[in-house]
Amino acid sequence: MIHPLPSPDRPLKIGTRGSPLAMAQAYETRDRLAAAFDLPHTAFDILRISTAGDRIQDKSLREVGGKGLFTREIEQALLDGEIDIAVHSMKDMPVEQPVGLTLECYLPREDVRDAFVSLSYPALADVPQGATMGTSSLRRRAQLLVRRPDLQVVEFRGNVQTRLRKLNEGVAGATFLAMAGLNRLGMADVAKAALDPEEMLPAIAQGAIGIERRHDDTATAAMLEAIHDPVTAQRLAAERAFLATLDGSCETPIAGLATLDGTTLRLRGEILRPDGSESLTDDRTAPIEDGAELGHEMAKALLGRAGQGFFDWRS
Ligand SMILES: NCc1[nH]cc(CCC(=O)O)c1CC(=O)O
Repeated sequence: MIHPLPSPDRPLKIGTRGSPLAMAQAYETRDRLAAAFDLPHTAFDILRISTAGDRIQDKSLREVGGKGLFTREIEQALLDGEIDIAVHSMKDMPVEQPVGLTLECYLPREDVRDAFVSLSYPALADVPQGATMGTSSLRRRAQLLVRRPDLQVVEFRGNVQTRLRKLNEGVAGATFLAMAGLNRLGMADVAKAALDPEEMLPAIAQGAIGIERRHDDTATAAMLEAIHDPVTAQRLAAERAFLATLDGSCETPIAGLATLDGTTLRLRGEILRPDGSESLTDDRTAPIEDGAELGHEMAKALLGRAGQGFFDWRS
């Protein structure tokens, strides 16, 4: 028995960013906890926390730089006891958490694919030579240019609603968004097509929601166990180990996806030059319990193949 369960008098405080997608993720977390413990929604409070990444809208994310742009203020609120759990898109999470916090609860993963979103074209194959695509993602930009060096890519920031408005204004002919985000917002119909991972390998942890807590908060830890999805955790262990080993050594566009077939994990990984002039990929399997080792080994192999020169663009 978990003591004390949250109640309308002592609600569990859930912290999240204020974007519509972040709120949808917080509601999903609340609903799963409420169902697991047969609690009313009033036993939970959702607090919106503004992050540096939300406030700075006039610069590209690369210019602002720094890890944890979308998480630092939320993690501080957790450490300060202003909230009890923080709900995050795992795609935006640094590979390490601050001392005192634990991130080991994952909800079942959503669709991992990227969506092709356009008002003009039914699919990427229909986009004419030289057309302009909008994305703020270094990964999507590089992956696009590998396949379609003829395309122009312009910076496209903001939430889903902002990006759709920009398409409407003709700033770009198409953009790319995570299917997971569109599904969670009930906006899957704006996707003209979902791109197969072979066509555009997703970002590390795309489609996964993670729930962070204070390390010493054992009552909350016990509650979170009830909504944790071990398969998502096993897949993310491989993907995040891949990212962790690469990230220490380079600032290059990275993609990766682990899938589970029985007890075998399959990891696909990719690193690219930002201009799309080169892409290196790998594809390996390992027993489910060796996910972290698989990610680590793949990263080392790709770094070895990339060799001198691959990361020269940085300076
Ligand atoms: N970088 C922003 C971000 N972080 C998570 C998602 C989508 C939801 C997810 O992948 O879980 C998005 C937007 C997007 O890429 O379209």
